[in-house]
Amino acid sequence: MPLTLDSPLNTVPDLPTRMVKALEKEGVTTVKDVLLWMPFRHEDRARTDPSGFQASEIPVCHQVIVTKAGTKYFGKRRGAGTFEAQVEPAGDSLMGGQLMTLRWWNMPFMSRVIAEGQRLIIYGKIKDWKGRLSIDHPEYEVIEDEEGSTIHSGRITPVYRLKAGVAQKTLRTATWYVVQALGDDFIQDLLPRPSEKGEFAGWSRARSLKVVHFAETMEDLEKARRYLALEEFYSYQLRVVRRRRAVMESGGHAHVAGPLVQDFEKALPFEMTGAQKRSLLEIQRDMASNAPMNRLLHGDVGSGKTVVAFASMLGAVESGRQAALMAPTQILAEQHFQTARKWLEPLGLNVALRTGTRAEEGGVELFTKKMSDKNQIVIGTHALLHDEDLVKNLGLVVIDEQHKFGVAQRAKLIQKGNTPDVLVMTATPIPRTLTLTIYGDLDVSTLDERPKERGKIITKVRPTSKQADAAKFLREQLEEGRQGYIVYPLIEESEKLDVTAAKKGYEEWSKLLPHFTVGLLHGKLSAEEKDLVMRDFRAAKIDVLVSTTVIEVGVDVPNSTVMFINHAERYGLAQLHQLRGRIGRGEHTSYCVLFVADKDDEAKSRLAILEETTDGFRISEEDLKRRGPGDVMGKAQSGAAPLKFAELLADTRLVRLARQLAEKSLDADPLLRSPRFAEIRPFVFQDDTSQAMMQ
Ligand SMILES: Nc1ncnc2c1ncn2[C@@H]1O[C@H](COP(=O)(O)OP(=O)(O)OP(=O)(O)O)[C@@H](O)[C@H]1O
Repeated sequence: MPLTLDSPLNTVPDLPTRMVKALEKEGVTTVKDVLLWMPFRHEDRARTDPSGFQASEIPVCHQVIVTKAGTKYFGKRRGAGTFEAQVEPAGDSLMGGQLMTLRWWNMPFMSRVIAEGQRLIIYGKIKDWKGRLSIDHPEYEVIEDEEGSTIHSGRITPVYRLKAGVAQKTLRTATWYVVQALGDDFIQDLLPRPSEKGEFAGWSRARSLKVVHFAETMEDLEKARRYLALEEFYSYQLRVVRRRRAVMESGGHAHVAGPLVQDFEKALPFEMTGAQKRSLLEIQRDMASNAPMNRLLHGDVGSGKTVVAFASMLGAVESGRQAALMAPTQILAEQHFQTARKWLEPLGLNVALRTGTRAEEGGVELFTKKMSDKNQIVIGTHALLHDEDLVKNLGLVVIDEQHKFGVAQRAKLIQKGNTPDVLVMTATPIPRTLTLTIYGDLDVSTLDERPKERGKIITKVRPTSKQADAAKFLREQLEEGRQGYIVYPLIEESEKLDVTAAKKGYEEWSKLLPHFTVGLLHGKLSAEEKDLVMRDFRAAKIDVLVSTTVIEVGVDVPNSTVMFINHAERYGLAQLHQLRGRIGRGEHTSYCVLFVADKDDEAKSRLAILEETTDGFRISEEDLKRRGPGDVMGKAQSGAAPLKFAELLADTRLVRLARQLAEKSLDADPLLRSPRFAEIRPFVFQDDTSQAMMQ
């Protein structure tokens, strides 16, 4: 019987029983378990030098025999000791008798792993010091039998991230025999068959899944990766194209902007930037059509998205419908509400706030439980979605999601039967490939121009021991009438500890700045308390705000010019960029100091990019390089398949190809009834308004 994905490992020809047992013990029991355990990198062990050991600029691979091994101690301070193994080439090397030293500094315990007489595969750069050859900390594997070693050397070799209990060699051996035994059609293709002339001619899912483990050439390896990446993008594109079609078919309303928008623009204390004007036009054009708008307003921190949002909302109001703005946090909802009152009430509009926690009575001035037609503009949090009365007459909803991705929320609104125009605002500077993947169902407007007359932001990474100097500097800024933020660290998984740190900081800073008012903001305060603190800060009754990261998103107080972030090493680059975006929003030069532990050189180098640039796109690219797409996607799309093969900075062309393929597939088979889609159908139709059609 041919091997299938579900075959147990003991049916894989030639795979030694002891390895089957070792894998079974760790829950790896079928062909599928092995095949889908992807290598995280490959080593080109074909680059071995048959003439023996020689100094090399790039890592090389050799099979060697250990002739001597032991721990050495250097100098007076004996330290942990260095483990050294002397090796000679294994097999029929032309250079018999040649010797080399492998060295593991401060790792005396290696004596338990490597011993005289053993056969090893080693991989690393060979150094030549006065004729003595050595490798420091080589990659190595101990080989028990000569025959098995052909799997592990002399070829491009996969390296797997291991779980406890599974050895690299065991897993690699299992994959090798699985790949040898599987036929060409053990798995169905998801992608349509590639054209004979195209890049992927001759490739299939089956072939790619085998080649990503064991490839003959680096080119093949890359081709297999790209094929599988295309497949991933294709799944996402089926989903976004399907969603887009569902929205388009659901029928919307035409909202035509009139004189209100002009009055609004005239009353603004500044002139809109070119990018703001262009984006507003794009939005207005969408809104004026009968098809529902589905647009993303994408702009770096402080690029002025809110103004564009308000101007767009007026279009819905002028057509006799309501417009809502949904913020990710209570603080932000309150802030938008204040701005809306300032800008929109003078135009005669009725503005209301709708959040989840404000008391029904007592806060009547700000809170309206039941929406009425009178409330033309409604600002709120997610609570908005539960308001049936509002949803009925909603012409436009703006979702200010910052770095939260509200796909499900959008779907929920649409499911309610009303198809409002939707504008999603985000400051997350994500690369084009990811935008197309996650937001592929949206049209995109980009605010790529910062408002003029903005002060620069100067950023410095400093050791915590320099805080006293920083305090002096802060005092000078406050004396000039500016304000500042001091952010207390994110303590993993414990909001309570965050609060304690911030409270302590608050007390310290109150003493350090006796002539100024210090405020405290954290997540444990009630909505009313938070609101009060923010209002006082906005009104400059508070000079310095000590805070946890609750201020991260969207807070806008242009007079603030200083931000200190404690334990900056605990944050991701993107999050620091968001935090820093709270300053540099007015005309004055602003200063951001990122404090890191005194000896934390790793953090210093990682954060250096923030000293160099305030361009969110560059920072996010750097972030992506360091963290990998899986991490970013995880945040972006909970419950979705992570992108394992895609390279987000490089694969834009693949996303476009995936888009075309998805459009074609959905033209031919709108409900994806063909068996090849069986596996991904639930993913494609998740949150889809047309789900009912599937039953
Ligand atoms: N064209 C402009 N000229 C001058 N100031 C502007 C302009 N547009 C907006 N602003 C002001 O700049 C500040 C930032 O704008 P806004 O809050 O809309 O930014 P944002 O894009 O939402 O940023 P973030 O994502 O950081 O919240 C606000 O104080 C706003 O009033």
